[in-house]
Amino acid sequence: MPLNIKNVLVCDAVDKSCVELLEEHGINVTYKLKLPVDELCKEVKNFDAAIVRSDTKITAEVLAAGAGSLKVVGRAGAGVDNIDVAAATAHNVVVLNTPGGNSISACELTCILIGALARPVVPAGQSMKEGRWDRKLYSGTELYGKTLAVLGLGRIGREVAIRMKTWGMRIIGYDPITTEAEAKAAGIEKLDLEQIWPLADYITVHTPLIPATRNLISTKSLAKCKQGVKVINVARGGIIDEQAVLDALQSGQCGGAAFDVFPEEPPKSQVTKALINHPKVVATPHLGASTAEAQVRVAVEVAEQFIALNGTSPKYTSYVGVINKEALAHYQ
Ligand SMILES: O=C(O)[C@H](O)COP(=O)(O)O
Repeated sequence: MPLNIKNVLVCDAVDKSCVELLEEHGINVTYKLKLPVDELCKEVKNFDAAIVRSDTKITAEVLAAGAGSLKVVGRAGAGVDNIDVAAATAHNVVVLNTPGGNSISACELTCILIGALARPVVPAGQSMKEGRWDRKLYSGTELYGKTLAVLGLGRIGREVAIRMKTWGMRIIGYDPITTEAEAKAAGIEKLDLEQIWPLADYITVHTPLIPATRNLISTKSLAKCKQGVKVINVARGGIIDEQAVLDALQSGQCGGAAFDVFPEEPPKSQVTKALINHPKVVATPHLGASTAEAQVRVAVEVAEQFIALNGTSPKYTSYVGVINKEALAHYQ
């Protein structure tokens, strides 16, 4: 049975290609960005579907408010941790994402941040703007011959490995699911975490935030690393314990850190603020997927899946990003 999506509420800044494609297929689109939760609860009743990135939280409260009308929540991106998938399933709301649509962009930002930790381009560039010429202050280290540990060998982790290997880095990695052969194909030596800690010069995380990955990099694991190890998080806030990194930066156990994601966004806690302001930290405001190419890709992929769920075009038949098949079964 087709879902018959007629009216879509776009809650976060999604590329216009999504709207164009939906409208070409007879679906009305309304943009209401950054609604406070009470207004979102009022609005959601008037729509068959909503589209979000990571800013808008589709909580149990929002889903209860939309019960009876809301049928789909599309995530123009990968992580669905801002959507209460269990509550959505309970209300027969299909949750879908765009797997892989922004992987290359997230991967490239990771590689750029690794580079920015090796060569202090951020503070050096700032010093030039302030009129200084401090060549001695901003010396760096080569990446060539260093060891990069990739924790989480999904799409993004593997793409990072492939690129950084071409820079002459040794790539080691950990993932409980990826096989040794799959890792090898991306040039990665698959090891256990306990083997990884003392070998890594750089550690980058590419896992979802789940109980098993919360504080994966902690005071305990940092203590097992080489002195001066550098850490990068373009995945989710909370995978790297911020207080542990702050302490390790102060003791010299950690030689630098790059964060694109934070436990709370925008950050409010004193720990996160201290970390962002640390001279050895490069921080960016959740920009992993913020490229022209990725935003068109995820926008189009969401729209295509909505059209496929409506069953109105032979061109679009795949809804590969559906997370809760149980909710979809309700309509089939
Ligand atoms: O999960 C994702 O896809 C990324 O974190 C990007 O999030 P964004 O769409 O809010 O930029």
